Amino acid sequence: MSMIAAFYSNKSVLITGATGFLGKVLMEKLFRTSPHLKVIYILVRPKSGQTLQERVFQILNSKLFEKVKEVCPNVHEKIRPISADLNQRDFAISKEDMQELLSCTNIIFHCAATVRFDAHLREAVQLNVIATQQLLLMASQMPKLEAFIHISTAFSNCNLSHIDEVIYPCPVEPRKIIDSMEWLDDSIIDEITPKLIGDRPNTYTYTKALGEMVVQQESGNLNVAIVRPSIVGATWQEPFPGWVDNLNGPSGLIIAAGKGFLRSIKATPMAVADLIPVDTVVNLTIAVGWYTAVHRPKSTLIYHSTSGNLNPCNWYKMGLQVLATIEKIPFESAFRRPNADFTTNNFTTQYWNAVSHRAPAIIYDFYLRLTGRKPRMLKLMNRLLRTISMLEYFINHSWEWSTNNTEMLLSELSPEDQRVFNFDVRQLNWLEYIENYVLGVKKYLLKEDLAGIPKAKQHLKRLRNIHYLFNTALFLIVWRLLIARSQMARNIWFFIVSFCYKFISYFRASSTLKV
Ligand SMILES: CCCCCCCCCCCCCCCCCCCCCCCC(=O)SCCNC(=O)CCNC(=O)[C@H](O)C(C)(C)COP(=O)(O)OP(=O)(O)OC[C@H]1O[C@@H](n2cnc3c(N)ncnc32)[C@H](O)[C@@H]1OP(=O)(O)O
Ligand SMILES: NC(=O)C1=CN([C@@H]2O[C@H](COP(=O)(O)OP(=O)(O)OC[C@H]3O[C@@H](n4cnc5c(N)ncnc54)[C@H](OP(=O)(O)O)[C@@H]3O)[C@@H](O)[C@H]2O)C=CC1
Repeated sequence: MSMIAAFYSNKSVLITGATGFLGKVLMEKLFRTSPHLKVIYILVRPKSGQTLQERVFQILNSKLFEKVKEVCPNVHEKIRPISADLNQRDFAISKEDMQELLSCTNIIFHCAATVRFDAHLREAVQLNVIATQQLLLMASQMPKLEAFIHISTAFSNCNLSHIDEVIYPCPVEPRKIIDSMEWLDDSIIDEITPKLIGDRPNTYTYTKALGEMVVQQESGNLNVAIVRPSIVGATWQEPFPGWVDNLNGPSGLIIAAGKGFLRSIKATPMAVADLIPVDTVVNLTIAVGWYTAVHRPKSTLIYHSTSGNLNPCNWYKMGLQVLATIEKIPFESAFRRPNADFTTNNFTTQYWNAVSHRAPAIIYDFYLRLTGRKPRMLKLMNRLLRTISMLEYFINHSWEWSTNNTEMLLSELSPEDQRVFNFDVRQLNWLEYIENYVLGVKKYLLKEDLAGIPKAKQHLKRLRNIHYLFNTALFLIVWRLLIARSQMARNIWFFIVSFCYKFISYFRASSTLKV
């Protein structure tokens, strides 16, 4: 019997960010392994014209939750959506709901965050710092609370190259930043943002670091732990391999490469691709919840959920496997034949951006215009290049994360718990994982049916023929222009033609002699 699963039976759990990528997998696993869990409160905001109930209904009816319904048929009764906006004071939670949360919650998993790299500092501070502070305040009024688990990121200290499982202070105290957000206007915030984030690449990593400081400074007597995942990818094993539902991290780029938009990307091929499957992060998080509540460590423990130091994979190996899988299982209606490569310096990156990204987009837009349609490819390509520029930092640096606490926790688990809540990344077979990831992107993100593979292959053959035709035509045009204008080109041309003629004559003569 799993001790961890038994621990969560009859517990009331509060999850923020439950509608997000990580939150959904966390909820799924909790229900599947602890069907006798009392209730999961989720703080949800109405979004895209959907009510809370509609949002929950959509999640429960997704493929991700199919297995849960078998072991926990009344799962819909155990999810209690609470209307909340983490950007509002007291999260805009009604008095009755707040009362229930304060009196019943046993465990909190705080996953909500803005993960956008281009978020305005005010917005990122609001959600990643102030909301964390408010949640801690709420937690301090919960008499039954046993553990508060905060999800941060392994990149919160990406300005360092070796990162231990400790909290590194930022130069300006979070309280000062929070106060300044109240009276500074947006233009001044824009001006000071680069100075505040310093050598971090964006407001996201900076505010996640501030969030950790808030957890350290304002957790009082609470039992708190922090989980720091690296780049969270599709599921490895559970509830089934390859599940993914958003474009963050590598998923968007896998699509861009598979559809033939992405032809080159600036990357350091041998740098560690520190990907971590979402189900591995979730298993660790659930185990951390149990350990923190049961063992009550004296200080706040930080757990790195990373792969690099135990089972490293580099970007080269990952890129090759992505391309190999796409060749086997192509995506539908590709723009060009998938064939991406890594560049290693700014000059070649700019060159390939012009030649392989923008030029084909301009040509395609020209074709769209000629056929009376609205041009759109250049706009799309520029957007992709902007996205790539924001991700580039993470594929051109390497980090070393120590994982002592995570390994300690693994050793504390019973063999049964190690099996049910497996977060031992050493067992991960990268090639198999990446293949399933690409397949998952095709099935769950692009919603493409595998029955369409022969048609997709046919389309790629057509693209290859167009490619050859286009290149031959281009070569002939350029050559014709050169011959018309340059004596040297004419001389080379006559030399090649006479050489070919002589070669053919010699070949003919020798074959006649043999006969
Ligand atoms: C030798 C062999 C070589 C072979 C090469 C083969 C290459 C194959 C690919 C290999 C993979 C390489 C992967 C590298 C991945 C590196 C990822 C690093 C991530 C570091 C994570 C840090 C960990 C964290 O803690 S954070 C969580 C992760 N957060 C994110 O990833 C957020 C990133 N996204 C953003 O910040 C924004 O979306 C932004 C700024 C990129 C774009 O904002 P904008 O307002 O312009 O647009 P959106 O409205 O958000 O979206 C517009 C448009 O773009 C699509 N899109 C969004 N995100 C991505 C994405 N990551 N990749 C691609 N496309 C994306 C989005 O869907 C929209 O499309 P529409 O069609 O317009 O709807
Ligand atoms: N994905 C990754 O690669 C990594 C993620 N992490 C961390 O993991 C955690 C989860 O990330 P992930 O699941 O990928 O992110 P998502 O963007 O998928 O999910 C974010 C969640 O936060 C919720 N949220 C955002 N703003 C508000 C608000 N104002 N009020 C209520 N809820 C809000 C979203 O709700 P809604 O659905 O309404 O938008 C959503 O449920 C984050 O803390 C992130 O920093 C760490 C490392 C890597």
